[in-house]
Amino acid sequence: MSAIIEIDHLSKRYGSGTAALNDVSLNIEEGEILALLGPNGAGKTTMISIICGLVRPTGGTVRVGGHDIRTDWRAARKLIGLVPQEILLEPFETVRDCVRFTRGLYGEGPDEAYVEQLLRSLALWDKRDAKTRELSGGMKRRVLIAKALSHRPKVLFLDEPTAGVDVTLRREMWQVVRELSAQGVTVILTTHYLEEAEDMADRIGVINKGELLLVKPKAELMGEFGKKHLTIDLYEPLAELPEDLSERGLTLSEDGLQLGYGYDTKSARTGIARLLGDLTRHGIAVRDVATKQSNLEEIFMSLVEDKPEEVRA
Ligand SMILES: Nc1ncnc2c1ncn2[C@@H]1O[C@H](COP(=O)(O)OP(=O)(O)OP(=O)(O)O)[C@@H](O)[C@H]1O
Repeated sequence: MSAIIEIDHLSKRYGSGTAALNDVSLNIEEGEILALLGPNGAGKTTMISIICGLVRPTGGTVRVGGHDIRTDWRAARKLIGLVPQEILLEPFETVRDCVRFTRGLYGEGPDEAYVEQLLRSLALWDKRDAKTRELSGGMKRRVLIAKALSHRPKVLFLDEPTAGVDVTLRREMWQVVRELSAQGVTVILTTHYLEEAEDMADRIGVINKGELLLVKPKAELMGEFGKKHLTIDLYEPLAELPEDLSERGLTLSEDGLQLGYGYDTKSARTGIARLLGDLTRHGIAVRDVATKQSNLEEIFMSLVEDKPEEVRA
């Protein structure tokens, strides 16, 4: 894979004095789905807006497909499609005209075959002659995607694509994004729904207070920061834990029927085998065991709440 977007020491200080981005460097690989996570005001939209040429950076450079977004902005912008968070459509325009018009704005000539293919792939072909005001919320979001793809960009930005939409529609959107990715489009999305990033992203970037805390492949992030918790159900209640077991960090529930043990997924030795052996040695009969891995939401909270210098990549 090669980088389609190269962000180098990017900073943005707004006129108000707010430092929205602080020395962010990041390469986005061709064909990947990158999810940008961060609390409100973290700097996600600022970063996307700079790449899309809507906001001027105060420091650093961005190249899209090798084109500098400031000195070679026309070529850079041609490679980019942006689906904004807000649904802004001309209510009396038809779906097909909407897409044709946006294509024209990018200086592309008519291509009815491509517009048809696009509308079909987004399940909008049946609605091609409907006015946008007649569409459901989900269809309107898909029209926004069709508009953003009308000039065949290689990179698609989705700014909170499923904010405030119901679960069914959210899953439908995820499917659309996966299909785009399968077609080779690089997708960068911001989201507040961690399950969205967990489900879809190849890599996850965490931004907080204008700083990029880390960018990692999802599996690596889950493995590295994830903690596992082992729960052991017992046949008979235990009055108290044997001393050597409590020293190893084992806890006992109030009813004496459950043991708990937290361990780090990245440590070479989890100690579980020895723990189970020790239970047998103490004559403690195990009825069932279950493990739970911390999810992305827990990992994200620990990153954003922790001191950033400990986790910076
Ligand atoms: N045009 C602007 N002028 C001044 N400050 C701004 C402007 N746009 C954004 N900011 C500030 O920059 C910081 C980053 O905002 P940004 O919109 O990039 O965050 P975000 O991560 O996208 O947040 P959210 O998740 O709420 O959309 C915030 O403190 C915000 O108030």
